[in-house]
Amino acid sequence: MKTPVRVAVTGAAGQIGYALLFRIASGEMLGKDQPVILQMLELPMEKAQAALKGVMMELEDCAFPLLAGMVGTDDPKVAFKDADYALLVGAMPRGPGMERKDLLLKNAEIFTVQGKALNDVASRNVKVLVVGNPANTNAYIAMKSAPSLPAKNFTAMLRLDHNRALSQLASKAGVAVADIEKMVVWGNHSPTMYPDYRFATVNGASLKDKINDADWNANTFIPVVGKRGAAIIEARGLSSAASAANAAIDHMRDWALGTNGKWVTMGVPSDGSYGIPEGVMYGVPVTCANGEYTRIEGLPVDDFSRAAMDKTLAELEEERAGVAHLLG
Ligand SMILES: NC(=O)C1=CN([C@@H]2O[C@H](COP(=O)(O)OP(=O)(O)OC[C@H]3O[C@@H](n4cnc5c(N)ncnc54)[C@H](O)[C@@H]3O)[C@@H](O)[C@H]2O)C=CC1
Ligand SMILES: O=C([O-])CC(=O)C(=O)O
Repeated sequence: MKTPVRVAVTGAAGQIGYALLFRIASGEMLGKDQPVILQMLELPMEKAQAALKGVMMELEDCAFPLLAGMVGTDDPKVAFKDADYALLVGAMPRGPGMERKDLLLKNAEIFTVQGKALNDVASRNVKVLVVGNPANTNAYIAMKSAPSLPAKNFTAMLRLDHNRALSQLASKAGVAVADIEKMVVWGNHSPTMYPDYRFATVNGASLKDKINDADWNANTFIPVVGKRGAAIIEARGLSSAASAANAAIDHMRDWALGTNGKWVTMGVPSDGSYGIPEGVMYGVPVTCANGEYTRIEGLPVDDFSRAAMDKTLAELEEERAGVAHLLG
């Protein structure tokens, strides 16, 4: 049996937490031979702590063989202590009358505190995934608040967008999702993201050639993927939770266990390639092996793509400017 690893999850009593924790404890994220200790963070409010207690009771009742321990807390330094993996799901949701800017500032406070706590107490190899919105900028804030951890350890979740794009493409082209390779989503997890299937293949043949419909790409595919989150809220009255949890599992599993050469999308601090300034937390194609991600470099960028990639970059730069004064 392997030594247990510590997995911190924030917002553990929320919707995504409820769809996520049981799958982590059953081995779907890190493998069926990897015991885990769950370290769950919730707000100090009585209601949140009571709900967390209930979730922990249910985890107990599953008698998961891989669940080697549990901690429930309202203290980030307890939740992140020696954490090998940290899934930052908890965030302030947008309330009535709240502007995007207000949301950004409220969350900046949360992710500054959590970034500092990770910096102080987490494993030096901790792999951090930020799910809570605005995910890219929250990940950027956490990274900047944790100067003694490597910047590459901080990532933002674009995987739900990646998976949404795969399903839309599979349905349009009449192919199996599993047969599509080399799909990319560039930029911010927001409606400005740019899902890009120029390089995608199905059983080795070009998917773009097979679909051959530039109008569908620009006027259906890109907006449908970009606005899918809003469409789910409209339909369910609540934002995506099971699919978001599923994407978080995919992201962490691939990062930890590798992709066997398959491209996946991760929001990672830019290395300056593709004209994206260094440090910006931007969705790019990567492969993963041996617990590390490697960018796919050198892809051609045509005029349409340049404009789309710059648009989502401009939004990220605006978000970054909006929180710069908090980061010292
Ligand atoms: N990146 C992505 O693709 C996606 C991101 N999201 C985002 O994920 C976040 C969570 O979504 P849900 O679980 O549906 O929300 P939720 O409101 O059901 O749960 C969030 C939980 O986080 C807790 N929380 C809030 N601030 C916290 C803090 N500072 N420390 C610890 N816990 C805290 C709350 O008490 C609540 O239980 C939201 O920001 C949502 O917009 C949702 C879907 C996809
Ligand atoms: O749109 C939202 O608020 C939730 C989200 O991030 C998504 O479903 O992509």
